[in-house]
Amino acid sequence: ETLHTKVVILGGGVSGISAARNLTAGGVNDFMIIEARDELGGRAQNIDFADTKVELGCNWVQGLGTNPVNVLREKYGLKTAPNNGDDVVFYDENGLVNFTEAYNTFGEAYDRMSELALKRLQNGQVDISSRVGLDLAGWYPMTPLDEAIEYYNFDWEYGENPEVSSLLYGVLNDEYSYGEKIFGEGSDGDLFVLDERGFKHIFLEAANEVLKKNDPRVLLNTKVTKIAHDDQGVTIHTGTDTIIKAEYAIVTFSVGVLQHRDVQFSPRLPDWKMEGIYAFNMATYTKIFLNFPHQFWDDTQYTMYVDPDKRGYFAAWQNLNAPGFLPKKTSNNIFFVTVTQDYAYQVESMSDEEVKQEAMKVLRTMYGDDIPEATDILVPRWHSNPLFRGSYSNWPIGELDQHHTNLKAPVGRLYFAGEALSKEAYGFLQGAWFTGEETATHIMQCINSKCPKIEYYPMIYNTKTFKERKDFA
Ligand SMILES: Cc1cc2nc3c(=O)[nH]c(=O)nc-3n(C[C@H](O)[C@H](O)[C@H](O)COP(=O)(O)OP(=O)(O)OC[C@H]3O[C@@H](n4cnc5c(N)ncnc54)[C@H](O)[C@@H]3O)c2cc1C
Repeated sequence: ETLHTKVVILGGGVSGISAARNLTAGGVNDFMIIEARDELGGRAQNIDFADTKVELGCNWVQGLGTNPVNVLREKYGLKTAPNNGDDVVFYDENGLVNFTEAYNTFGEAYDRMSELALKRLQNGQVDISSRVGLDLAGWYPMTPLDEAIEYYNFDWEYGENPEVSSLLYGVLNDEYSYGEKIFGEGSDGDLFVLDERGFKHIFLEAANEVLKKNDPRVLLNTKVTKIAHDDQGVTIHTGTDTIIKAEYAIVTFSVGVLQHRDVQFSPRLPDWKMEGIYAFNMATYTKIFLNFPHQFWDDTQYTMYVDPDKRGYFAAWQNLNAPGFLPKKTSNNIFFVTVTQDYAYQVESMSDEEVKQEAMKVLRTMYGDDIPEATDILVPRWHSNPLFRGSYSNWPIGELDQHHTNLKAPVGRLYFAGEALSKEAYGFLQGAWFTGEETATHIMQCINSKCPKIEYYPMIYNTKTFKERKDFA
């Protein structure tokens, strides 16, 4: 079967939904959404766990005010609780740790680092890693506690450590969503989603505003395997007999999926585009959910484990029984921990039972041997999932502005969207939302008059060429 449409949206996550809404608003109703899963929402996914529902992916509205995600939250009455990052305790192998002084020292250094980054941007100075930025701001972790504090404030947000992360774009990313310039007064805050309908609810509702029930334009359970493209249009091959021919495509697959070559492009994407795709990072952020017969941990929202040797090892714990969250019960009390980068990959390669034993070992180190054994465990595996290949993107040191422009740029009739393509809000839901909107606008310009001028860099040069370097002349 061959289906014909004007615009085919590949992927039904937040950016795909946003693109569909924008096309509709612009009068382009001849579009289709192709999605491999059995529902829309992408990385906004929740699942049954221990008589409740937990969020496998996104969990916070990050940046409030006029952030479109916050606007949808208000519109559709999503249940949330205020997030308080300072509501935290630290434990090491000897129990509770006094962390206040080091925690405040880090906070002050972090503020200095942000100021320094903004100054560098104003001066037009090159990017440096966040590790260098922290060091210049007077922070160097000397103890396991320092490392745990740094992990809590940095890696747990960006999904990667300060060594690999860009200072300038990281600070811009933070300023954009929280800094009040863009989302207005009161934007500096996070809300933790605790809605049984899931975070996805607001995005599904947003989709329902432009889609009919069982809309034939939405093909679920349809995996794209190959995208053929030329100057006449695109042909989408799927895992089934269905082929879709369109004038334009919007590819919203994660940068991890593009890097992993899960989908074949024919002809292959040009080198400048590949350079843009590979220069970006897809981080993995794995939440390990554990259920217990009773709560033995603190009432604080967060608990950090300070491992004596391994930075970030089963470190960041979250309490779903925190005041204003879920009520304490006799059967379901959820404590969950996040691992990132190498520990996330390691956990993905272990069985659930092995992960549970590791987690229990850490918990016994923190709370002693008398704590009960977890009755249930849930381990999402974002990195090995061929539909995601990670959790969200992070701007690495070495990625230039031009690389990112290339990552975003269309190739002929193939347009791209998705969180990673947002220079300002990469990693966040709002990044996905904005890029879907923007890409749809560009395609409508093509349909209605003339395509916008494409900005991309066939070659990206050093500020100083080899010719100028005497040693290589
Ligand atoms: C664990 C985790 C925690 C996060 N926490 C937060 C948070 O608290 N706050 C926040 O703002 N953001 C958070 N994020 C990031 C946020 O979820 C993403 O930025 C956003 O959902 C990305 O939307 P997208 O449309 O760009 O991509 P996606 O949601 O990945 O959409 C792409 C779609 O393409 C589909 N697809 C992939 N391959 C194929 C194929 N071959 N054929 C057909 N379909 C395919 C996928 O199934 C998916 O539905 C988190 C993400 C994760 C995973």
